[in-house]
Amino acid sequence: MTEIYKALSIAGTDPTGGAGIHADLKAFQEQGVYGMAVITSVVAQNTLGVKSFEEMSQNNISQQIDCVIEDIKPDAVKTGMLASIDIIELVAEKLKAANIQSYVMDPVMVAKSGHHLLYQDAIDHLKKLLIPQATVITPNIPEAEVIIGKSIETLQQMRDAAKEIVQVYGAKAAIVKGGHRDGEARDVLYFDENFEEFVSPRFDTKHTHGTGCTFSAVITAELAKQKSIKEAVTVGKEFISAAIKHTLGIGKGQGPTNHFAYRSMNQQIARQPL
Ligand SMILES: Nc1ncnc2c1ncn2[C@@H]1O[C@H](COP(=O)(O)OP(=O)(O)OP(=O)(O)O)[C@@H](O)[C@H]1O
Ligand SMILES: Cc1ncc(CO)c(N)n1
Repeated sequence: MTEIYKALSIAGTDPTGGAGIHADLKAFQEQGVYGMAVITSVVAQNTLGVKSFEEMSQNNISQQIDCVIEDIKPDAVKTGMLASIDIIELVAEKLKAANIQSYVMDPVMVAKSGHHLLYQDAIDHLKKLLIPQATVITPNIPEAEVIIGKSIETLQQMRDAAKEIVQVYGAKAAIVKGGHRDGEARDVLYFDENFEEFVSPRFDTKHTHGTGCTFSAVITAELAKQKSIKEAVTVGKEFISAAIKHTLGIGKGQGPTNHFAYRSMNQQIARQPL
């Protein structure tokens, strides 16, 4: 029998399905991994922005995580929106106790629309309790700036930030994403004392809602499948590039990416005569 690989996302919701836990589950499914989800916050949002959010209770989140871990142990876990100090403390404790093989931390702070998804007072807890447990952390440039407390403008500063997040803050690997810069979309990975860069052309589209969630979810799925960090990030980059390039063009604002694109692309290649 083929092995069933399992991934868990601990994150907030997006009822329009482009970001958060909905995007994560779709990405897990696309990558052939059994997807599970623990909801930290219910967010009223769409492609136009975030209206409001409500956190689930500590007790409920704790029991959701226990329900998963006691029953179906994930091969990899990702965290997205965690919102508050209490939730971060709870998740950090549960992750440590569960002794998860691979943990991908997407340090979600602010939605593309500008709405804060993490209370400002929780940043130190994110740094102290979760970054040291991360197999891979996937900050965008504004998030990396908050973590290291320095501004990042150049490629060299992206490299320095990735290295600092590993060496000073204790993640095993860090990938600083270049989505928020101009020009080519270049992401910088620091791992095992080496840099790797992942590049795609910048696609001229406003439909980038949930790119970071999807990218980190694909990395999580690939790590669950026992791929190396470099292989997982390579697939994550190919997946998100295809998903942005072949936009669905739906939604009145910044629309979602196309989660089908990567699989369709590979199936087309597979159908080519040898
Ligand atoms: N217009 C674009 N064209 C090509 N690649 C892009 C574009 N925008 C972002 N990317 C890529 O998408 C991935 C996600 O990066 P991004 O910086 O957008 O994440 P994010 O800001 O955390 O996303 P979100 O908060 O909306 O989930 C990275 O690999 C980045 O290089
Ligand atoms: C729930 C959630 N997580 C992450 C993002 C990323 O911006 C979002 N928009 N919503």
